[in-house]
Amino acid sequence: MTRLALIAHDEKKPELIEFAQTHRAQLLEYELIATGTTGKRLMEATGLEIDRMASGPLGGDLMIGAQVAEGRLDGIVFLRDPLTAQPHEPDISALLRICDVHDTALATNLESAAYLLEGVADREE
Ligand SMILES: O=C(CO)COP(=O)(O)O
Repeated sequence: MTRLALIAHDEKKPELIEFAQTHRAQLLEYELIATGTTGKRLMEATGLEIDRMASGPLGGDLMIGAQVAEGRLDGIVFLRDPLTAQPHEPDISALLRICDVHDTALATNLESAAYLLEGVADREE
């Protein structure tokens, strides 16, 4: 089963919610995980079932990174806020790095997120 992680910083949560609403039918087919607040907001807005990790600043990025290291994730959509400093920047860097270590698909903006979902769908055919 395809497993995806969805993460967004606060300024980007509305964009991720809209993205998830647009692609809801496809996302329904997948196992989804998310950082804490992102997952809560997404579930409320879309009704998708999402396994929530800790909030990002409390270690959620690292929990998702651990799943990347275990080979348990097929892709991550991570809408970062490029204009606001985050107190847990080292955790964010660690997540991005571990995706590259394990060649795990990582989309950090909406355009690439759309490609990621297309790619996941193509692989399933
Ligand atoms: O900070 C985050 C990712 O770095 C996201 O965490 P939340 O989804 O808990 O807001």
